[in-house]
Amino acid sequence: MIEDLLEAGKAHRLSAEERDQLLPNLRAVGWNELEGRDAIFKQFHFKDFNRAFGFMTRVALQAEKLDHHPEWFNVYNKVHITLSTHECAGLSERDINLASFIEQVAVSMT
Ligand SMILES: C[C@H](O)[C@H](O)[C@H]1CNC2=NC(N)=NC(=O)C2=N1
Repeated sequence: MIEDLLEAGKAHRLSAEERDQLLPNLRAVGWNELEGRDAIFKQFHFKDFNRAFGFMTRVALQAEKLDHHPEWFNVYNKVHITLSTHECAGLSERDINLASFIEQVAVSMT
């Protein structure tokens, strides 16, 4: 149906079942759900600013490719990241995918 086609490109907020399935792996590596906002958060620590900024650069390029962008904060070797989908005002599969990519990059930078 046309409605399904129009829906296909849109982000939807994850259902309780989808969360049960998708979040445990991310929780296990330090991602947590925020209180008071439907988003996930993690703090990263690197050896120095160079590593932190290299990490951010790689994430930024992928974010552009995915057209899905992190909210983040950096001081020297620390990077705090919040992921949420503005389009659906909450967590969507896009956040899960970006978090998984971020984990791969972080592992390669530490
Ligand atoms: C116009 C553009 O596609 C949208 O604004 C994209 C850009 N990046 C985005 N990033 C995030 N985190 N959520 C969005 O809904 C979003 N939407």
